[in-house]
Amino acid sequence: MALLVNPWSMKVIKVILLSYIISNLFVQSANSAKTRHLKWKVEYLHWSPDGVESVVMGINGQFPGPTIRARAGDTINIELTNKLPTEGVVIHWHGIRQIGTPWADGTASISQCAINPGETFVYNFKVDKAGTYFYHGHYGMQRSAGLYGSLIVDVAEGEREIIHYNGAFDILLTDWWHKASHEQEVDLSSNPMRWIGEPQTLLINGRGQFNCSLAAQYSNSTENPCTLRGGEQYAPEILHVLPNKTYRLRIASSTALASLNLAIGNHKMVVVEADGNYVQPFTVDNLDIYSGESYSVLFTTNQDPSKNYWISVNVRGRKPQTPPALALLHYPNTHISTLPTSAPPVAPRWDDYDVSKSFTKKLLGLVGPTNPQPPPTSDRRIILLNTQNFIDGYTRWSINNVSLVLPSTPYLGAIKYGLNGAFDQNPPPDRYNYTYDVTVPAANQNSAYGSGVYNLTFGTTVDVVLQNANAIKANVSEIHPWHLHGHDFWVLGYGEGKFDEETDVAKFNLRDPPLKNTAVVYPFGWTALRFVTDNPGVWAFHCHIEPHLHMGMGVIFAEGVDRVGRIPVEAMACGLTGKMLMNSNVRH
Ligand SMILES: O=C1O[C@H]([C@@H](O)CO)C(O)=C1O
Repeated sequence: MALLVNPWSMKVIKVILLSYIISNLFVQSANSAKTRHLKWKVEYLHWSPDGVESVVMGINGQFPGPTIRARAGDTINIELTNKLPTEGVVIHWHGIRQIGTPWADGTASISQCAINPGETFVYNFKVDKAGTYFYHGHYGMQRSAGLYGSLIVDVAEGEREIIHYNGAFDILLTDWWHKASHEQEVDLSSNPMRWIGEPQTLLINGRGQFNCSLAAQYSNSTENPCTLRGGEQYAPEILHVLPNKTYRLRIASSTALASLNLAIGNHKMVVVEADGNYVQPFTVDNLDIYSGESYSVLFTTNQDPSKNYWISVNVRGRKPQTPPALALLHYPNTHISTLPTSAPPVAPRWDDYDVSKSFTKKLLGLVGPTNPQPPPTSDRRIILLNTQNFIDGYTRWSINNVSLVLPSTPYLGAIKYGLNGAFDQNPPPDRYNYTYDVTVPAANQNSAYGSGVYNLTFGTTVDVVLQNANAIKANVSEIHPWHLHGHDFWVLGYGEGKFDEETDVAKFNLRDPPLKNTAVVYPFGWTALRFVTDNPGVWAFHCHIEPHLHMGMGVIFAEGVDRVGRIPVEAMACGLTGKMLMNSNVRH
C-alpha cells in the first residue's frame, strides 16, 4: 500500500526532521570529545635510522612510534604492553599537564613504577589544550634508545583555529648514537666518567644519513653522495607542497643532547606557537629549538615552483661534530629527486649566543583567554644553582649542591600514603650560598646525592630562577633546557651573570611573558619562571638533556598530594607502596 502524504504534511515532516538534525548537530558539537583507544607494544626492532643498522626501541613495529592525533578535550587511552625482554618501561606525554591524573605522567620512580616485561599499563588522560606535543621514554636513557613519537592535539570539534593555513606537517627532531643507550649509561656512571660525545646523526622523523650526504655535491669536503632508491628507512622526509599556499610546520625536539637550529631554504617562517601555547607572531629565517621544546611556524610556498628546497637542521650551543639533517620541500613542478640548486641553508655559528638570545626574547605570549597573564607577585622564590661536581670521583650535576638520585618507590604513592622511608625527608634548599662565584669552576667540587622533595603549598604562586654557572672545566658553561612536568610556566626573564633579587625582579615581564613547559638557561646566565601550584601531583623539573638528568640534574616538586584521587594500584606495585599493597591484601 502506498503511503499517502499530502504536500503540507511533507513540509511539516521536513521541518521536524531538519530541526531534529540541527539540534542533534549542536548536541554533537557540544559533547564531541572522544576517547581514543590505542594498543601499543614497546619492543626492540632492527632499524636503520641513518643507514647503519642498529637496534631501536620502537612501538607497534614502527620507529619513531605512531603519531597520536586527537582534539582538545579528548581522552587518550593507551594500553601499553612492555615487549622488551628484560627491562621496564614508561612513557611520558611531554607538555600534557595531566590535570587530575598525575599517575599517568609516565615518569619512573616519580609518578609510577616501571612497567615490567610482559605487563600492560593503561595510560588514560585528557588532552585539554590544542598544540604540538610529543611523547618519550622516561626511564633510564630510553629516549636515547629511540622511544619517542609525536602527539598532535587539534582544536576541539567545531572550534576554529586562530591561525589559518592550507596544510600541515609534523616534524620530530632527535639525535642518534651508534653506541647503545645501555653502554652510554654505564659510561656516564663510571669513575672516571666517559662522556657520550656528540651524536653520530641528527634525525628528522627518525630519518638521517650517516655514511653519505644528500648535499655532497655542494660541499668541498669528501662526503659520499647518497644513492637512495627511495623507500629506505633512512631516506629523507619529503614535504610535498603546492605553490602559493600557507603551511603549518609543527616542530618538536626530543633530542637526548643536541640544541638545534632549523631553516627552510629561501622561505621565511612565522613563529606562531611554542610548547602548545600561541605566541605573538614574528618572522624568522631560522629557528633555535632546544630539547623538550616544540614550535609551530607558518610558511608560504611563494618560491619558484620548478625547484625543490632544503630543510636543514644544525647543531647549536655545543661545538658541532654532527652533519646537518636534511629534508626536502617538494614543489609539484619538479621531480622529487631533483636536488635544490644551491647548498642547504647554514645555521648561525654554534656559539653565537646573541642570535639565540635575540630569538628567545622575541617569544611573547599572545595575551587572551588561552594565555592568561601571571599573578603579579609570587609567594615563594626558589633559586636553583646548577653545578658540575664530583662525588667520590663520579662526575655529577647538582642543584644547590644536591645531585638527584631517584628512589625505588615512586614519590606519588609514597607521599600520598606517608611512606617516609621511601626518600630523603630533608627538602633540598631554596637558595644556594650567594657568595658562590658562578664565573669560575667551584672552589669545592664536592656535592652530595639526594632524593628530597620541594613541598609546594597548593594554590600558591612559585617563582623558580635557574642559575647557570661555570662547569668543572674553566671557561665552560653549557646550555640547559629545563622542562617542568604537570604545568606550563611563564618565562618572566633572562639575564646575564648572577640573578639579583633586588634589581632583577623589578624587570620581570609580567605583561606578555610566553607560557612554556621548557625554557633554556644560557651559559653564565639565569632564567626566571613563574607558575601556580594548581595541579595536585608530584612533578619532575629537570634538564631535558638526557645524560644530564642521568647525572643528577633535576629536582622534584610535590603539591597538593592529599588532593590526589585514587592512584591505580598498577602504578604502585613496587618498592614500599608495593609492600603496602601486599600487606593490605593479606588483611582482606
Ligand atoms: O655533562 C657533560 O660532561 C661533558 C664534559 O663536561 C665533561 O667531559 C659535557 O660536555 C657535558 O655536557
